[in-house]
Amino acid sequence: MQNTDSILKLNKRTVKEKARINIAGSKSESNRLLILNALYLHTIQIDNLSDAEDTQLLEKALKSSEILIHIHHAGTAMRFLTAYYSIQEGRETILTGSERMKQRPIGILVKSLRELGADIHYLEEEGFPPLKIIGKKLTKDRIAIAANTSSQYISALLLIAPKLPNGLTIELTGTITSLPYLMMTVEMMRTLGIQIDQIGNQFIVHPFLKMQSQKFVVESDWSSASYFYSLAAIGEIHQLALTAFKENSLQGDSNLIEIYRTIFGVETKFHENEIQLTKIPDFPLQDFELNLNATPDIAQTIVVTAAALGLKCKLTGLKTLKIKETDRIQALQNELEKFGVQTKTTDSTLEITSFEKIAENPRVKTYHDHRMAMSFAPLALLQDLEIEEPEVVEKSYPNFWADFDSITL
Ligand SMILES: O=C(O)C1=C[C@@H](OP(=O)(O)O)[C@@H](O)[C@H](O)C1
Ligand SMILES: C=C(OP(=O)(O)O)C(=O)O
Repeated sequence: MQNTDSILKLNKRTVKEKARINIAGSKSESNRLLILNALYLHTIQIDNLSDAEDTQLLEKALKSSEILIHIHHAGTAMRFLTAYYSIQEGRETILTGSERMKQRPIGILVKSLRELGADIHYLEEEGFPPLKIIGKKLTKDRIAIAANTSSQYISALLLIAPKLPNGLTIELTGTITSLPYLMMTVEMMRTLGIQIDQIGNQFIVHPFLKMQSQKFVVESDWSSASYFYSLAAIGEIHQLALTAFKENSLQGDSNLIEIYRTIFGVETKFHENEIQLTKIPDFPLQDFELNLNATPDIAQTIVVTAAALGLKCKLTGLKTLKIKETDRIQALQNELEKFGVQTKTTDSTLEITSFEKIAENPRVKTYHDHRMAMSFAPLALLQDLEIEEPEVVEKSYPNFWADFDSITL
């Protein structure tokens, strides 16, 4: 593997029959714990914290007493901190991010926080970062919020809710997107002792002033694991062990187990806290249709696996992909075309329609999106390729290329 001028050349390779990788802690679980620790005076001892750059940026922001906080590309951190700074009484914060962050909408969250009494101003474009936030005591205890754009807005409100004097009832309106992330927030808060009742589409968070000191072990990151499921599906892996995972995961992306078994013939077996992936020999592959509304972060992995195996597929429920690190629907279409894979897209769907001649040594653009780099890497099992700006992986998985190297030959 060679890295020159931020272009990584991946020569065609095979995957080892047997390998083991320790995947770092979940970015999503870690980010929730960091916010809760800041709200509850560091009573949670966090085990297996994510090493993602996004988590480090959030940790640094929470330690800083500066007015200007730059959160770069970290979307979850941007949304969680908007709610967090809104209740830091008397503190003024300017919260900004990368050029892309300034295009990622935050209006729904800001509107809800303002309805609760928060003092938030847009410094450039209405509805988008950067924000000026003047922390206040928020005394209202009821809010209705549109749940169809990003679950991060709702998680942000849930996380601060037990610190509001009267708690908070959050009513979700419209179709709920990325539901498992929302439930992850609720379940983690309950585990830590916070009472949250659910009645239909309402979450009632009770006030909770002081937390007992306790330990929380973060499960490893299932979205990061997805790239190895893809390698296992494309290559002939006989035993790939990944740690440390649980059968009852809080992460919706653990649905990979079901998706990769039923569609791509990759079997997952648990051995204590380790999963072992095996490719089922002669598995009958078929074209497929799949709704990924609950698990947007594994969409790129799944499309690329399907493309590598020559499967036509229709992925639906992808509306949120357009407002992530890049417009992921467009990015996938552009880059798949270089591999001869033709797609048809709408605002919320992507369909692989045909396979044509593959360009030689295609160069994959990554659009500042870690998941573009990691999802296309397994195509090196089929042909030589190049990845532009491979360092983007640091956003969620800094050790990705070393791990990828360690299981391929
Ligand atoms: O709450 C979280 O940790 C996340 C929620 C999801 O975002 P949306 O709810 O915006 O889809 C997901 O894509 C993101 O990577 C992490
Ligand atoms: C969408 C993602 O992250 P965020 O929204 O936190 O930037 C991601 O990690 O794929």
